Amino acid sequence: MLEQRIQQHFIDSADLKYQSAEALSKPIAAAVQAILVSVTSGGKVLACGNGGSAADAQHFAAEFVGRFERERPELGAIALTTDSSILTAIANDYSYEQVFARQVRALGLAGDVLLAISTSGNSPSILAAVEAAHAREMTVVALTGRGGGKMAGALRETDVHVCVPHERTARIQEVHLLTLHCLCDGVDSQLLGDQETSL
Ligand SMILES: O=C(CO)[C@@H](O)[C@H](O)[C@H](O)[C@H](O)COP(=O)(O)O
Ligand SMILES: [Zn+2]
Repeated sequence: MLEQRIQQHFIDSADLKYQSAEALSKPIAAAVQAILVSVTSGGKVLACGNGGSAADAQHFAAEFVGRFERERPELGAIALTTDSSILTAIANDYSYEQVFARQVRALGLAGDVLLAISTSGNSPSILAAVEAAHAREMTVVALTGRGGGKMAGALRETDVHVCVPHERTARIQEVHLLTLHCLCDGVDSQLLGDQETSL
């Protein structure tokens, strides 16, 4: 019955979030530190992902450049998923695989962070972006699931891997969104202190 099916989604999502609280708090804290080091020394975050993860990249950039729950100075983030002219030109003239990598090489500076979001860890466009970020001496914060896929082998020791312990794309994405809010809150709390949220 449909209502039961819907309730099961809520239960499964909540279960995974409970499990992930313990499994992911350490890498998420490391990701906050990596992003803080970057933005407090004039760096920025370049974010990318496909499909639902493209929406996640944009969601993060909006809350970083705009604000999350508290008033604070603007912080630098660019979602590499938003300019349809750039995306179609690169996909048409080179290949879809290059859509983010070429933007990383164009915009990325040493000390910037690439926020690479892929539930499988296997999307060629995201793996190419990671390689481009390394070529620019950027730190990578990777959000994945399903054991991390090829991403696990593509990261450097100084990168951060937040790998959601689940196989299903939708469930992984639900934890990725929570992770992005933890990153925003973590950066705000380190910059402004631990006071209560105002919004
Ligand atoms: O949002 C969803 C499924 O929930 C889809 O749009 C999904 O993001 C797309 O199939 C992506 O292409 C999957 O790529 P990835 O997460 O494996 O890198
Ligand atoms: Zn989705």
